[in-house]
Amino acid sequence: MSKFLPTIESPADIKKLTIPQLAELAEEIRERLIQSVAKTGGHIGPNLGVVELTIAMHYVFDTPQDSFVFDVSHQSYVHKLLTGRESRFETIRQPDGLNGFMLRTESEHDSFGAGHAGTALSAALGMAVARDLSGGTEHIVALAGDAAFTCGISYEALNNIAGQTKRMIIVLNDNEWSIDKNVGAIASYFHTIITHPRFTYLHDRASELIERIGGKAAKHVQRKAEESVKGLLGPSMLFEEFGLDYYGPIDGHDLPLLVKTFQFLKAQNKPVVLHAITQKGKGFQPAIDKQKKFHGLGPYDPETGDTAAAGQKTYSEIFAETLVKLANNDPKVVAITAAMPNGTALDLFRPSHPTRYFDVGIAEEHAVIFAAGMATKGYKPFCAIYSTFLQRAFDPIVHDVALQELPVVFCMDRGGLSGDDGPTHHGLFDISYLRCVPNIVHMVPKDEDELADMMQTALEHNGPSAIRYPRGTGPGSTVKAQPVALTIGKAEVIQDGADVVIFGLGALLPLAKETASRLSKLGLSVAVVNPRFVKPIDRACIEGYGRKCGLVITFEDHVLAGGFGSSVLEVLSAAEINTPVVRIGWPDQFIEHGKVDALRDKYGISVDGALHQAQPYLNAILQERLAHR
Ligand SMILES: Cc1ncc(C[n+]2csc(CCOP(=O)(O)OP(=O)(O)O)c2C)c(N)n1
Ligand SMILES: CC(=O)[C@@H](O)[C@H](O)COP(=O)(O)O
Ligand SMILES: [Mg+2]
Repeated sequence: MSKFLPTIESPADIKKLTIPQLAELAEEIRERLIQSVAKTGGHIGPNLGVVELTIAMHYVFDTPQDSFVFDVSHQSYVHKLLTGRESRFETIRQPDGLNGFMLRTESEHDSFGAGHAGTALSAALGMAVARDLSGGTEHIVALAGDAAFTCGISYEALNNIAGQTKRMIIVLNDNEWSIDKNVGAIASYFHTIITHPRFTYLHDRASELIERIGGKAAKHVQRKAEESVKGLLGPSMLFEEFGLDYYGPIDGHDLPLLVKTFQFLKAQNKPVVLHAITQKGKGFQPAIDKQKKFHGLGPYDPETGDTAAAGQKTYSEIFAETLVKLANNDPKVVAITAAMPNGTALDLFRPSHPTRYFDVGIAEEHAVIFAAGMATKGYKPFCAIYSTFLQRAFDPIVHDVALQELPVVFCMDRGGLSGDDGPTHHGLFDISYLRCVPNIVHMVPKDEDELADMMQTALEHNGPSAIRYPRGTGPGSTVKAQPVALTIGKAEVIQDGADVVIFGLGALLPLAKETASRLSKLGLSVAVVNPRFVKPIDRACIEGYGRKCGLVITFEDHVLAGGFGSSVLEVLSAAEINTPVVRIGWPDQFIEHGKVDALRDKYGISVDGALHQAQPYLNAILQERLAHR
């Protein structure tokens, strides 16, 4: 039974505890995280790694007066437990519950929302400079993981910090893991620091030195100790070159040391970086043993870490297996991921073609331009980046790939509502942001077999292409042994009809079929079309049915603004066809986190939703059509 956690209604309550009591609080938090996230699912590994860091930060600083900015903020569960949301913690990532990331609208202690990586340093610097301009005295503390430093934006911020503010604290939470093992030169650099004998010695000295500074140190000792702590500074440190004072590395689970260090850093009049070494999943052996799996997952057994057996193959797995086939037959096929080998399933591709697999880190913009470079040398890069994360690379898509008509294939996983991660992760904009770009073929498969065929189509197409497919599993179609390329720009007529035509894009084709079935029971003749191509769209098909039918209905797992339905409207308008169009898709707002089916029903992306919107037109069609039969 927790003794301290229930008493924490705000960070002020933390400050009433002694250091030993803080250590007890840490254990209580760990147990609560393991038990609660076992039920809700979530980012248990990252949060177990920042328990002491977050407690020490809240013990020394004062939010909301001081501002904490967490990079990605998937590791903000401890922060939420300590800032008045302990009683609601079991609702995290649940419908109408706490968001799994920081959210300004959720708490005054959440100074900056996130979900995408690499933003913390820039946001924190903005806050620091604004504070300085306003004559403020509050502290700005950015907590960023080691993989956040594989993201270019972090360096754009670092390039500006020392020249723009005197007071900002960066906590580098280094657990040597991204979702997968961290990658690149920066990961090696951090590893060198952590394992260097000089720093291991200094790391031990740090405890003693900080103890003297923050403990019973007399003034004269403090100055000597401060000089000694300066000894922690590595003159060749990357951060030093950016004009920041680097401290560490220190044990990110040593509460007394963390408290003393933050008290010391709080008094510095220079931007500082504290390099804290932590263990992702600390306190829960399954999470330590399987770092990738427990970075973020669904419900699990809190004792054993066991999770439900994997069932039907996901779209991601079909993608990866198909890419292996393509690569087996074509030595120019290469695979690129931006720190998401697990989520995109490219970790299934890697063993088969290790020299043609590239994890570039959290660097989507770079990934796209890197792919463009490879394409100029005759390679066929398949860039597997979630629809939402690909938003980062819009200009490289336009400027480096489409303009040069380079044969890069964008495999946009999580195309559609993402579910529990919420608005930062829903892939609801890629049709809009790609449809306006010339030269790109944009495809959406109805099932797993069509995904494979679309990949073959992309492989054979000598130009840029994009394929969007949803998170999770599809209808379970059998995938042919060898995929077959489709005719670009040609839709698939599932069933013909003359009164109403329904276009069901991708995963929403079943809704289109069910809607057609309900309308047929009214005596209407209903056509169902699988569009396959958002671009080039099948104009002839749309114009033909637009002229023949009395109503057009479109379904898409995408926002309506600029989506597939908009494209259908444009085609009909250009052909001066005035047939009414009912578009079913997401409204012009950010969609909260929740279960996909429930959210679709809530927002009318359903058969009933379509029939409700179509109702005004059906009577006219029925009267007119049936009268002439
Ligand atoms: C732009 C972007 N790309 C990819 C991701 C997916 N992602 C979420 S957390 C994460 C790894 C973060 O590693 P790190 O910063 O070291 O934090 P840790 O999980 O180790 O605490 C990644 C790649 C993301 N959120 N944003
Ligand atoms: C925090 C983050 O961005 C990733 O961990 C993301 O939550 C993964 O999403 P999936 O669970 O859809 O792979
Ligand atoms: Mg990390």
